Formats: sequence, C-alpha cells, structure tokens
Amino acid sequence: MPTSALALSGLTKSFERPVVRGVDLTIRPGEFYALLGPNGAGKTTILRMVAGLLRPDAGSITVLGVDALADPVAAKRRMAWVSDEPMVYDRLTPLEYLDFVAGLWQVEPVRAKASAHELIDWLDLAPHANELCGGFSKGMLQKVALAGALVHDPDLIILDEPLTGLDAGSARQVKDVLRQRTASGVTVIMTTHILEVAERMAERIGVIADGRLIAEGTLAQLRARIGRETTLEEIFLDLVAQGQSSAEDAA
Ligand SMILES: Nc1ncnc2c1ncn2[C@@H]1O[C@H](COP(=O)(O)OP(=O)(O)OP(=O)(O)O)[C@@H](O)[C@H]1O
Repeated sequence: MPTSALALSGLTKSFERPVVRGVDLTIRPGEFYALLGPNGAGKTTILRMVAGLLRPDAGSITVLGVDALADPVAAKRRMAWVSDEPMVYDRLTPLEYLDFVAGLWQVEPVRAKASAHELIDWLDLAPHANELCGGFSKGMLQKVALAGALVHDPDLIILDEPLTGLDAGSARQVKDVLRQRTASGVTVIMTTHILEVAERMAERIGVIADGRLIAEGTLAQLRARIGRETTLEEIFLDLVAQGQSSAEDAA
C-alpha cells in the first residue's frame, strides 16, 4: 500500500507568466483535502496537471505510487476528475451516459449497472434517469458528471469547485457521496471557495496564493499559525495577506 495517495514535488507551470511555482504537497490515502486560494492563484492548474490534462514544466506527480508523468494511463485508471464545467452528452440519458463511461473503463457490466443505479439513487437523479441530459440544469449536469467520474470506483477523486451552483439539497447529496467514499478509504482533493465546506469536510486545508502553497494543516493548525481563535475566513485572509507580503519581500 503506497504511503501517499497523491504526492507533488516541485510542481511548476507557466503560461505567459509563472502560474504554479514549485508546489510540494502530500495527501494520505483516505484523506479529504481542500485547496483554497484567491481567484487566479493556480488551484485549477494544479489539479489539471494531476488529472493529466496539462503537462507540468517541471516537478513530479505520484498517484498511489504510480509516476503519473511516466505512466499517465495507469494513474488515470486510479483517479477521477470532475471539472467545474461538466461535460455530459446531451443526447444521452444519465443511465446511458454512465453505461458509456463504464464501458470506456471496461468495468464489468453487472458491477457497472449496480454502481450506476447506486450513484443515481444517492444523487437523487432517479426521477430523471431516463430523460435526455440535454434538458438538464447545470446542477443536474454536475451530479451526472460526478456519477460518471465515480462509476469506475476510483481511489483518488479530484474535484474543481464541485458545489458551485448546486442548491442546498444537491450540495448535501454530493457531500454525502464524497463522505461515504472517504469513509471507505478513497482520497478526495477539491478546490472550493465555500469556506464553510472546507471547514466542515476537509481534514486538512492547503492555501494557494500566487502559485505557491503558502500554508497547510488542520483548521486547528492554521488557527495556531495565525495565533488567535478565529474563523476560517479570517485565517484565509490573513494567510493570503502574509503570503503576498513575503512574495513582495522576496522580489
Ligand atoms: N490555458 C491557459 N492559458 C493561459 N493562461 C492560463 C491558462 N489556464 C490558466 N491560466 C492562467 O493561470 C492563472 C491561474 O489560473 P487557475 O485557473 O489555475 O486559478 P484558480 O486558482 O483555479 O482560480 P479560480 O479560483 O478563479 O478558479 C490565471 O491567471 C489564469 O488566467
């Protein structure tokens, strides 16, 4: 059993300018980890590199002991990627979409069917299971995309802003599905701007600012670093302000 579900070392990416600057990050198997950071901090870029959608300029990515840059297919088999812009085929129903995705992963048909029905029930999509996705709201599409990402039973789930745009009931269903998965040993890393979600769900929180991991730890550890009993919002704003001033000092 690998000691880490995800290990990033010196992860670096530039577009017109440096966007991810030497990020080191280790996540334990079964851990729920939230990445927080201001807009444009580089969170999505980090996750896209982990998911194999972008090639880093430098650094390494190890997914459950697999070198994801040397063997991306083996790494992708173990993980799921859920983008903040769900891509689901309009002309398929949720059940057809899940069947299609399970086929791509060569999931054994009986298991695929059971898994699809379980996910559809968990996410409260059963009343719409045979309707075309083309008529769905963004929130419903997000749930179908999540179900599609989980149908091959990944060990590492990577989610970019999975709760944005979901109503309270749908957000709870998604949170319940993720909790249920982590309880069975699956690892979750997600970005969120909803601090209350990070506070309630994540075991550890990493704060990204200007392409660097400027702080990480449990909520208690982050509080201790700020040196006072306060809300995650205050901690976050303090850490980002500190991160920005140390970057200016270094410049
Ligand atoms: N394909 C790309 N080409 C050029 N620049 C990019 C590309 N993708 C991201 N960027 C830039 O990289 C920076 C970091 O973007 P990224 O989406 O990783 O930030 P983020 O922390 O996820 O932000 P948000 O919270 O707003 O989603 C931004 O300045 C963005 O414009």
